[in-house]
Amino acid sequence: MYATEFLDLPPLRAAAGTVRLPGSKSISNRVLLLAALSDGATLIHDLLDSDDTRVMITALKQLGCAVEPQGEALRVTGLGGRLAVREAQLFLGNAGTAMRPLAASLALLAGLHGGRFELGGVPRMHERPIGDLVDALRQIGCQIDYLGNEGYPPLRLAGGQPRVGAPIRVRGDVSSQFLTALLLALPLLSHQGELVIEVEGELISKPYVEITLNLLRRFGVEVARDGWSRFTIPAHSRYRSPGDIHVEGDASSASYFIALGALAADAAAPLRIEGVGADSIQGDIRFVEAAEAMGAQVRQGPNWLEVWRGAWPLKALDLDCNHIPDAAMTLAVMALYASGPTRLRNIASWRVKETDRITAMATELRKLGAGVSEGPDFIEVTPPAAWQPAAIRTYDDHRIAMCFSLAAFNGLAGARPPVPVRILDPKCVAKTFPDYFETLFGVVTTDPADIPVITIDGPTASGKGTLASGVAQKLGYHLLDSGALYRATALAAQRAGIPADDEARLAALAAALPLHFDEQGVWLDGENVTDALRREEVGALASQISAHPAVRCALTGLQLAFRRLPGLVADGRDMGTVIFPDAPLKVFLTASAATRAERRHKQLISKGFSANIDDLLQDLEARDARDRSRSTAPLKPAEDAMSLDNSALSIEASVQQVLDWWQQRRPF
Ligand SMILES: O=C(O)C1=C[C@@H](OP(=O)(O)O)[C@@H](O)[C@H](O)C1
Ligand SMILES: C=C(OP(=O)(O)O)C(=O)O
Repeated sequence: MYATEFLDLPPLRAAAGTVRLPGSKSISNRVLLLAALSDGATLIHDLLDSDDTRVMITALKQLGCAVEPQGEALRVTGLGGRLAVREAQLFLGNAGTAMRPLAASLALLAGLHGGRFELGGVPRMHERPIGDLVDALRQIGCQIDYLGNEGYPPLRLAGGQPRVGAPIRVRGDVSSQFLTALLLALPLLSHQGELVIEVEGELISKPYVEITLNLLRRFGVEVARDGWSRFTIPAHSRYRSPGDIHVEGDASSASYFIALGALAADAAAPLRIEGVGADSIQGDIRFVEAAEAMGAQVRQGPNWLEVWRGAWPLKALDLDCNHIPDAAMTLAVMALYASGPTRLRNIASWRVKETDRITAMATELRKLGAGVSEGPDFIEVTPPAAWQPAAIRTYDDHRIAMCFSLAAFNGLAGARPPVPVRILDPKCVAKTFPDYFETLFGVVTTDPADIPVITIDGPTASGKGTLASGVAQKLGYHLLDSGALYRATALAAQRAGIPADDEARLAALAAALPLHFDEQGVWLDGENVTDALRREEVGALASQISAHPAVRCALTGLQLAFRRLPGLVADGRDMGTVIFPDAPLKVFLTASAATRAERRHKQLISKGFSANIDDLLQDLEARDARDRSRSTAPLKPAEDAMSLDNSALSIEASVQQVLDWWQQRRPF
């Protein structure tokens, strides 16, 4: 997950490959709750692991439900419609699929068995309506108090005497989750008799109610329905665990990749999406039809899709999106690539979701240069005449972050030059798709020249590594410690007994180095050599062998391959001069020899090595001289490098200086 302040997407050009979708949020949270209400254990496979499911799982555990991993699956031992814990304060983040169904279930359980529960979430959750559900539950005798504003969480559910009686009326025109919550919870009361729910007002987001009915059936509850206005739960309905249950991939999450295929995949190599397809029980699968109407070509199997570009530019669309409220946001961004204005209608519910999505989409689309008009329940998007680079605010709304990533393909729509897109607070995708950006980067390509590189060159012990990794972390960029490549070559040479002057053999060794980098460090032939590479004699040998042109040449391809999305910070000695001469920001880092000797001394002592500061200083000076004077890639600042002397700077201050320079070069 990118936990950075922002994530800059360089202009993107093409998409190909396979995406495996995370589990459906709507199915995951329903299945978790149904499993908890059932008798016995349910083994849930392919459950979504994200903020929304975590708050649900944590809540169920607080309620005394055993939820534990079993192999790849999650095993939930149900409470069988009873209460194991009678008091709890539950934090439900911003998960509507946790708040609404838990409120209904716990209101009933608190009334039937005696209990007191408080349900709250993030500040935005306390602005998302729940009054219609509370009104419905009060009709049957549940006791519910608002702890903040009337009509909104947080709620207290305590006592009451739920009774089956007249049909329960619930409004359906603000959120379908109120009806879903009642359907999921009311079987708890069905020992008293049949329950009837009547929906008032036009029910929105109907396909989500179909998911609810489908899963209730899987858990043994058959709800009879009369159109979309009357639902009957038979007397003596009981939740019966199906034993094992599989969660299909999330169809709303699929929308970003369906759109991606429509924008940037070729018929010869379509974008393949695995986890949902023609057999999906999620209404958002019908996003496929909307994408097709805009020009996407789609082939589908039971649980996969293959998508590629058909019409280009995309065809403008005028669509009632009530049945696909979440995926429709993706259409608003596809609209940037259309031949004319696209109008998405009947989406009033956007205003009461993670943020006011109509206002937020309009505001952010305009930043890119689009013409946007909006009303209480529609948005109309006219593609930009001139694309603008933009920093997209995401309002803690996962879908805004995800759908706006698709704006980075503006080069395909003729933006000259193509503009980068900045996504602010990218970690908000954790609500439903924590690895969204990693997944995206796995299937998109661009011109390597468009992938930003920051080079940090400088003499030994100047703090390049620390600075580079600090900058990379702030930007979410990859890191190339090119010195490690030379050190690894040196270590491998030492082990293979290749002399330091055998240029040809050293070059052959370097070219085939079985090297691998990950969070744990550097791996050589399956062995973690991170510490071994820091040894003084390895460093000294690296300095010698790195003077051989053939060795440097052998490692060039390896270094260039580090230039991957979303960007790279490369530290070394010739990063700005030789390897990445087109880097948009080059830093030449220095510190006085005395400062560097002191740092190296401290470093060695702290690792338990003995060291003499005068010897270190002499070694450093000798190494500087050798690095500066060698004929291949001598250590010198690139002409366009910014020079930074960090002798008197803290690490944070150096990192900030580089970020400030970077920011000056960004168009945002
Ligand atoms: O029941 C569900 O799982 C959902 C219903 C929809 O909400 P509304 O009914 O409020 O439109 C949808 O937007 C939400 O992401 C999930
Ligand atoms: C509206 C959404 O979420 P929630 O389940 O919290 O309503 C959403 O995921 O787009």
